[in-house]
Amino acid sequence: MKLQLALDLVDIPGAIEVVKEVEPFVDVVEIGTPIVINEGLHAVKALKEAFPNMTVLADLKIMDAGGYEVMKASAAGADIVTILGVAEDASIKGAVEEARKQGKQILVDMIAVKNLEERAAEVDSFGVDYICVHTGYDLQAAGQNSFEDLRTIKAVVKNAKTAIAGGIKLSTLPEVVAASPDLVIVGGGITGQADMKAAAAEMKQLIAQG
Ligand SMILES: O=C(CO)[C@H](O)[C@H](O)COP(=O)(O)O
Repeated sequence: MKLQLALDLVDIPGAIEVVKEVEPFVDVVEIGTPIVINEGLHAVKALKEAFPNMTVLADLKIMDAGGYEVMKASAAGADIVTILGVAEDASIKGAVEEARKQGKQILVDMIAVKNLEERAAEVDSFGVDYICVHTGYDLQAAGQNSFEDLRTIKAVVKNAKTAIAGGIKLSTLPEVVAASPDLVIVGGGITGQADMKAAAAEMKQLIAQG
């Protein structure tokens, strides 16, 4: 089980500062969608240059032109690129094909997917690397989480690794760990803490014990 740090509400220098602090405890660094919107793929390039040995995920949440956008993110240095589960099959297949050419990986974000069980099985058959259940900020605000959704996809996904994101905190991490995803994605649960290093270290330890 790996830990991914999601960086959403910072600029490029801020992102580099956070990663410097928690680097030993995280396996993947995510350049979140808000950073990509604000700064473009330069943010991915800057983080990869600053931390060449770190796995960098570009959270593009691709909806169309899968192959083209994966090509651009790969050129910027992304190791993993995200596409939405609600995208067309052709877009997801195109993303996977380009990722294979570039030696990169695809994570499918299942945010807003209604037929979760059926769609997870379908995208799994496209050869994607990760399938991620995700409660976005707007539903987190309404008190929702993806813990049950993780159990749902784990029952049907046969090839891809599974991941979970959305409002995970130290207090809720044990429940997540018990469900054994391959990748746990945490943003505010680390970046929103006064002592980010301590939060990341404790999360890493809980994950290692799980
Ligand atoms: O993709 C995202 C929002 O769309 C976030 O990166 C993801 O939800 C993780 O952040 P947090 O733990 O703060 O919810």
